[in-house]
Amino acid sequence: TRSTRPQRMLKAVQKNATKGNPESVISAIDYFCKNSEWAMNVGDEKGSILDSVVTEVNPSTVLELGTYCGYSTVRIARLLSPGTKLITLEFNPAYAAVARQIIAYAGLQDKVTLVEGPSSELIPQIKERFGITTFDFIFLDHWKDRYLPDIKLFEECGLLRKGSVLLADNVICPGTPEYLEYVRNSPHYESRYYPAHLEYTKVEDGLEKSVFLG
Ligand SMILES: O=C(NC/C=C/[C@H]1O[C@@H](Sc2ccncc2)[C@H](O)[C@@H]1O)c1cc([N+](=O)[O-])cc(O)c1O
Ligand SMILES: [Mg+2]
Repeated sequence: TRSTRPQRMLKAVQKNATKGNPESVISAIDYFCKNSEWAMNVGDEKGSILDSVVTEVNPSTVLELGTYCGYSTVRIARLLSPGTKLITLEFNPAYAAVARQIIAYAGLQDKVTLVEGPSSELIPQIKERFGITTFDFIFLDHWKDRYLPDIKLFEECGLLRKGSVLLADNVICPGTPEYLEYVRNSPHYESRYYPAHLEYTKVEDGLEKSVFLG
């Protein structure tokens, strides 16, 4: 049967990237998406903004919602201080299987814990399963209608502290209007929009950075 797009993306990484070199894995995926098949990775333009926010926060505890093929997982993990790990949640087992191989190809498997399942179920389990008290940095890139319920879940589960940074992809395209309205109007967040474009296109999109104020 025909391969899937994630499987073809993995093949492109294995063919064009250097094992253990995260930069080459990122470049190989971006090249594949620009020249072969578009895919919903955060991409190079928004990825550079992600890099700058991660570098600025220099987090000790990191959560990613929506692993997909692991592109942003690799972008984030390559910037983490030694000994720091990130947890990434993925619902689709086929995507998770490809992501594990791409993360391993980049040599970052020891910095990543990929957990399969829906964020709605996994978020309440995090404290107990992973010994985390609060997250310094959270990247939201999963189902767009889950951004708002999941940020409320973070609050309810006590997973945020004064200064926790949430960075959300696709706040314009496909769009997360309810989430944007919430973080921009809540007295508990200081929010800022980073304009960019939808990965590998000229369509407007951007990232919303929201700092929890307690
Ligand atoms: O739909 C998009 N992203 C949804 C991503 C969803 C990812 O997260 C889990 S769902 C999940 C994971 C964890 N917990 C609950 C659910 C899916 O299996 C997928 O791996 C999207 C779409 C476009 N686009 O242009 O159409 C552009 C983008 O940048 C996007 O991110
Ligand atoms: Mg996205």
